[in-house]
Amino acid sequence: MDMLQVKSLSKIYGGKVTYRALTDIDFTITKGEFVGIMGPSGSGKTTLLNMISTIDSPTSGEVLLNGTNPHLLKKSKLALFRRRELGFVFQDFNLLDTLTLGENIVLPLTLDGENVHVMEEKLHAVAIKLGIQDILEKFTYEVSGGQRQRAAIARAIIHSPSLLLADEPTGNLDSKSSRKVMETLEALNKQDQVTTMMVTHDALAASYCHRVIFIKDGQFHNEMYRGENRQAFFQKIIDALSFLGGNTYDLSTIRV
Ligand SMILES: Nc1ncnc2c1ncn2[C@@H]1O[C@H](COP(=O)(O)OP(=O)(O)OP(=O)(O)O)[C@@H](O)[C@H]1O
Repeated sequence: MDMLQVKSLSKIYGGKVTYRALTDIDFTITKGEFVGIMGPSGSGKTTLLNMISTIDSPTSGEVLLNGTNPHLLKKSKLALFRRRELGFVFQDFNLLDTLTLGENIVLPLTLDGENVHVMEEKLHAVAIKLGIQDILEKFTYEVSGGQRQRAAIARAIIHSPSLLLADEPTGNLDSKSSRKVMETLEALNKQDQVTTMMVTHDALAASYCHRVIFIKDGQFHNEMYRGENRQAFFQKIIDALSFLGGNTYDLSTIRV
């Protein structure tokens, strides 16, 4: 079943000088898939993510999530749609420093007026999945970057969203924590069929995906499927990135 359909999506930024950031992007993500989006700096990855997460609107084309086009919803319904259907993981974690990790994780449920006992049960279950059950009382400054990101992932999935969107989730992590975070995302995808779309510059992170879509100059460039061997996929991704070009930053984050 198609969870996400992106149809002929284009974005032209307005202003004194207009800029065409995306041109006729088409792809679908099926339920349970784990898809990476890669491309040189400025190729339109964030723009694409912003259209799908409804942070920004496309100039033309459609985004359908489970058949619903969120861009056609009224403001109040859109806020609810975003809160219920989508989960977000960011490069800089976006956790609130004044709350404990546990309080951060249940925040989406608190906003939705969920019953306290249900919240506690869901928190317990998700914390075990993420291996952070012993640090729920701690504050963000008392834990490592990897632990913060795992708490952020817990917050992003506690309401069982249809689609988990991750924007450079390993961007602020060392290689050991990156691996752990990617193994966590992979396990969630495998065990709970959490449909995931991840934008990344990191070839190692991308090698955990089932499929990687490359975009260049705002257009679909090509896509590659992982198959059984992650290490071989990693090498193919590096080859594809060097073929695509872009600035040195794109290759500077490569880790083995
Ligand atoms: N609000 C905006 N107004 C005008 N142009 C923009 C705006 N946002 C992005 N752009 C331009 O659109 C293009 C695509 O930007 P985008 O941020 O989507 O690229 P990216 O692939 O995410 O880059 P990076 O990997 O460096 O984050 C870039 O040339 C950028 O300068």
